[in-house]
Amino acid sequence: MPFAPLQNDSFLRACRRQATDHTPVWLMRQAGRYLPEYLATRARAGSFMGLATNVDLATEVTLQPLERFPLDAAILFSDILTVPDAMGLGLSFEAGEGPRFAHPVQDEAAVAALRVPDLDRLRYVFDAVASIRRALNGRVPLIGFSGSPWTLACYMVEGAGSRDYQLIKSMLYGRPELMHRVLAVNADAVAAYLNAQIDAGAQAVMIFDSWGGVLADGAFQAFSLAYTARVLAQLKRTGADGQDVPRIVFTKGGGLWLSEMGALDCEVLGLDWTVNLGAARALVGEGPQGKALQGNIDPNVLFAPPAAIEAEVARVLDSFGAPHQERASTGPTHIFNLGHGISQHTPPEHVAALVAAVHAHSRRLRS
Ligand SMILES: Cc1c2[nH]c(c1CCC(=O)O)Cc1[nH]c(c(CCC(=O)O)c1C)Cc1[nH]c(c(CCC(=O)O)c1C)Cc1[nH]c(c(C)c1CCC(=O)O)C2
Repeated sequence: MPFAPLQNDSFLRACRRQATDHTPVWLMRQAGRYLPEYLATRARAGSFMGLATNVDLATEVTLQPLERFPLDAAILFSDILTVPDAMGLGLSFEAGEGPRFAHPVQDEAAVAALRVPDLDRLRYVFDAVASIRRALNGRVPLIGFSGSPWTLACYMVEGAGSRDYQLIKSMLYGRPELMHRVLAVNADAVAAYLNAQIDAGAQAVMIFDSWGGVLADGAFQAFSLAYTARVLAQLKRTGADGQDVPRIVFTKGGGLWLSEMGALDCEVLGLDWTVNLGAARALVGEGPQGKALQGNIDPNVLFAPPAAIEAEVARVLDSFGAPHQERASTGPTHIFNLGHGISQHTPPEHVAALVAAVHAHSRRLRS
């Protein structure tokens, strides 16, 4: 079924390093607990996974932030841990404790048993993508996403979030062949998962390497970057409506490896707040093979009053410098975002101030 034509293509244009009238903005975790309407819908669903697996409710919460703020992109409402759940690891979210797996991958037998899941078990995600595309009706593009092979492995081996990554690093250093097998299965699963989202209507895809930055130099390249590259090599280049599908890679804490990430076969690199956007642009943003850059304001800025938020937004936009403005060619572009996910304690009015400031100041930068 054909989808409605896109009314606001600023996000996709910036991904393709094409000029836009303003710097497009969206926020990691823009649908979530800081919005009272999200909490109300989650209460109706009963639980987070109840919400994520209900196509109508997942569609509803994806659109909630767009009803409040003039964001330039939507992101599928789901979670990165749906993939290991479909592998049979038994995902649950304990109230106030974060995710937990009933069957973590902690020995040789569990590693040997690991398989790319039957995509039918993730059908609810692809149905949500198609449903959200229909509900958006061309307002803004829809981003699909997955965790990186490494970040998924962190949860699969630790069995939950971790502070020191002791279990997975023990496997990495002590039984590297087991670690490589987990990452290879994850990479092929992530590629199949993202390709199915693209087929269902995702217009861009993002790989969240949230824990790449906990790795040592050398280990990052071998155990995170190499498997992100293995995913990228398998991704479809064309979406359900015949358009190219930009690929975004975000490594939290990856700033020191930026030039190596510049060699990835993707269009956009996401950056956390430790990176200077102008320096990143000089390193990986210029030239015909340059990447578009996405980021990178500290999410905690949103706890300051609106005047301070506006000043920090201007500082981040100015640090990137004047974006490419020639309609006929490509060049350095910036997509505004947070440097990591939004906090559940964020006042929604402060998000409104941030989005308005990005649009206003980025228009001034172009005049
Ligand atoms: C590491 C990671 C996870 N999930 C995700 C990542 C990568 C991004 C990042 O680094 O933040 C990705 C994610 N999770 C969620 C989205 C939805 C789309 C969006 O609006 O951005 C996305 C893109 C919903 C969610 N995923 C989760 C919630 C909160 C659950 C609830 O409603 O109680 C939401 C809205 C649960 C979740 N899911 C995860 C954790 C650690 C938790 C619990 C802790 C927390 O809430 O921050 C794993």
